[in-house]
Parts: sequence; structure tokens; C-alpha cells
Amino acid sequence: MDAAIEVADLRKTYRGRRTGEVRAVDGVSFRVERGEFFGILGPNGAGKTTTLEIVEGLRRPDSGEVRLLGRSPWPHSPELTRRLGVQLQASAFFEFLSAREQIETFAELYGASKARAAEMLDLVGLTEHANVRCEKLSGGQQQRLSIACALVGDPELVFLDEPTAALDPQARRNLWDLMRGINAEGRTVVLTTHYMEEAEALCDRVAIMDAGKIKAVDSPAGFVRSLDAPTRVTVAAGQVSDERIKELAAGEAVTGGDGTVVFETRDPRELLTALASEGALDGLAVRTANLEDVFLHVTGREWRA
Ligand SMILES: Nc1ncnc2c1ncn2[C@@H]1O[C@H](COP(=O)(O)OP(=O)(O)OP(=O)(O)O)[C@@H](O)[C@H]1O
Repeated sequence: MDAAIEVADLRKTYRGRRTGEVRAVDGVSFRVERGEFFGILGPNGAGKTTTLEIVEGLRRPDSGEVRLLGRSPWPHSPELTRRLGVQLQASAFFEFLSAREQIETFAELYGASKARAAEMLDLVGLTEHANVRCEKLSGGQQQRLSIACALVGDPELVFLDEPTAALDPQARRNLWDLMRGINAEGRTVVLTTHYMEEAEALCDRVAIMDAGKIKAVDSPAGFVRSLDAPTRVTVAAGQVSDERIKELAAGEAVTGGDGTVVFETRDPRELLTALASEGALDGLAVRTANLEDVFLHVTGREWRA
């Protein structure tokens, strides 16, 4: 079977009188398998949206190849479009329509029934707000409505462009559950985000993008493993003697200060077992490397979303 997405050497330069030349997408290649939850993670201006718009067939690249479900997005074909779900920004809603009217309009465009529209409203928890005009919905509700609109045509491949931007943590978590559900139904999901923890929590694989280029692609766990960074185990000071700390550290680094002792270890199991048997678990914190550390490693820059 063809991959869900194959992208080869995409390039796109914007030319503006004030901004000059901006190489928004600078030689991007990647492949997404069917059923995958694939993330494109990068700071603002990395080129995520431009990449996504090209892949969706909404924007033409200067050069490069895209295949979606084995076909080119150009020229547009209704058969292909019907198999895609593109989450539009809330600003793209039709004016003056209620949530129900909005999704029913999308349903009609996709040849889907009103029953399907109602089902999708329900899926995103908006049935109670069906008669509310879109501009009166909260940010989170608008995002959920835009996802419902993207799903109404029962797409195989769903594109979500920063769907949780500017949401509060609870609304974000709720959307995470929704996105997981969409993927669990067998749909391929492509998500752009500048939230590290979002990519880590949701994606099977993540492409780290910076300055128009994909720097690396791997699973979140694979990225962290390849860093081979030690785990940092912190406990409150004064629970173990200095001598015992030295023994427990077994030659690995120990730092401290601020009322804490911080062990850096490659085998946290052994250290944690020893600390537990001595009843020295007050103030315990265990921190493994995360995608933030990975970003620093692959780009040479601190993460700043
Ligand atoms: N229509 C446009 N005209 C000119 N420059 C643009 C245009 N769209 C994007 N850019 C520039 O191209 C670069 C990449 O932008 P893009 O929106 O693709 O990045 P992004 O990773 O999606 O960022 P964000 O998270 O801020 O949306 C940025 O420097 C941006 O200013």
C-alpha cells in the first residue's frame, strides 16, 4: 500500500518588499505511514504551516514532490480531496452561522449527511452549543468545531495545524483525548505544534523543524534514547550521609545546593531502590531527558516556542 504522505525536497521562498527573501521551506523531505500520528514540531516561523499547506495542496511549492495516498495533490481532484480532512483556522468560518449551520455547510460540501454532522458535533462535545453563533463560541469550542468540520467527510488523512494554540491546559488535554480518538479509529493524523509536551504525548513520530529544515525525525522515545542522557534524581538533603551519597553515586555525578542532592545516573532503578531502602525519598524528583533536550541537541539552540 502507498504511504499516507511522501514529500521530497520541498522548497518555498517568500519574497516581500519589507522582509526580503524568506526561505520558509528549505529542502524538506519526509514520509508518513498510514495510521500514523505524525507531528511537525518547531518554534514560530520554523515553516510548519507553509509545509502543511503545500502538503495539503493549498499552496504550491517552488519545487519538490508531494504524494498523498499515492497521488499528487495537483491538479486538485475531488476524489482525493474527499479523503482528506483539513482543520481550518477558526477565522475561516462562514460568518453569522451557528455551530450546527457551520458543520452542516461543510457536510454538504463533502456530500455527508446532516446526521453525520450532528454526530461530529456530539463527538467534539458541542451538541449543547449547536445553536450558538460561531463567533460567540470560546477559543476551545471554536477549535473543536473546526476539527469536527475537518472530520465530517470521514477522511482517511487529517491535518491539524496547531489546534491547541492559545487554549488553557484543561481545554488542551480535552483536545488531546479527541485527537487520540481520531487516530485510534485508524485515521492518519498530521499535527503541527510548538508544544513539546503535546508532540511527546500524542505522536508516534515527530519531525523537528527549524528555520525551514527538518533536522531529525524519530519517535519521542527514540529521540530521547539516542541522546543517551543521564536521568537526574533529586532528593532532599540531609537524608543520607555524605559518605553514603558517594557510594550511591558510584562514580557518577552528584551536585547539590538549595537543600537538595541531585544524582545523575544511567541506572535510576538501582539508585531508587537503594534510596527507598534507606527511607530517603523525601522531595524525590526524577527527570529524564525530554524533547526540549533533544531540540537543543539537534539544532544547537535552546528551545523557545
Ligand atoms: N504569506 C507569506 N508571505 C511572506 N512570508 C511568509 C508568509 N507566510 C509565512 N511567511 C514567513 O515564512 C516563515 C515560515 O512561516 P510559517 O508560518 O510556515 O512557520 P510556522 O512554523 O508555521 O510558524 P507559526 O508557528 O508562527 O505559524 C516565517 O518567517 C514567516 O514569517
